[in-house]
Amino acid sequence: DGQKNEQVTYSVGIVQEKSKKENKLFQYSTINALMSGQYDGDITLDEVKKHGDFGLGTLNGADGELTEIDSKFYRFDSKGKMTQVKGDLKTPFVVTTNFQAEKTAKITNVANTTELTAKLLEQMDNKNNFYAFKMPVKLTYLKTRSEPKQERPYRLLKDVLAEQQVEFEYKNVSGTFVGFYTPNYAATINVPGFHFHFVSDDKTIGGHILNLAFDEANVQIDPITQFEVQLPQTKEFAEADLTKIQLQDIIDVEGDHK
Ligand SMILES: C[C@H](O)[C@](C)(O)C(=O)O
Ligand SMILES: [Zn+2]
Repeated sequence: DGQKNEQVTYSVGIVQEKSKKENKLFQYSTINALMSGQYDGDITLDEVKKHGDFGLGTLNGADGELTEIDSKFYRFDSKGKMTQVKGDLKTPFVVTTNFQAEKTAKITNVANTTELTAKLLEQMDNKNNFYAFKMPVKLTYLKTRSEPKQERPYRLLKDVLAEQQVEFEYKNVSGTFVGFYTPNYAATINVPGFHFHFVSDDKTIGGHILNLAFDEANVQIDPITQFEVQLPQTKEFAEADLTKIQLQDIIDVEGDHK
């Protein structure tokens, strides 16, 4: 009958509502506590990664510089060695978020961190939000620091770093830049302004960024509108006087002053 045999197919697409990330920064302890010498936390990295896949901090005893990328944790130690560390290690201070870029911006001709922070600020619509920045980048110059594991009785972080900070300089290193921004109103809770760490693609170079330079990169920008602080439930934290830390001390510890 010449009836055309039409093949009709229906495809049922289940529209997966893009899970709106919680948009939260989780941190354990506060920068004032860390600055005061609270170097032993009671949270493991396995617990931290339940709260985020992208972050930075240190390990118990202030044993090196910690960076988290894709829920993997890397320690860059005072000998300049980078290792991926296991989730049963504990941390006295860490920040993490489930990174989700809201936008990406091209940044060019950066000669130092001062120029970088100025360019990042241009991209930030609300400087009273927190922010996370993720930037695959080929650095033409990188200066980082780390510090050795501390022994009790613990000293103030500013004294530890003044005497024991180890600095490293590199040229032409490709890797992932991990950055956070904290508004100044939260300066006793987290590092006010910018805090940058780095992990090279070959996982051999990294640490706390003191200075850098690069020609061009695309920075992914994640504005964060909630933050959660988990307070250590250690005896030392309970007995600590966290009011003595000066803002200038934190600025001095976190920046490059050479
Ligand atoms: C102590 C360490 O350098 C840390 C947490 O990365 C920082 O305070 O910058
Ligand atoms: Zn740091």
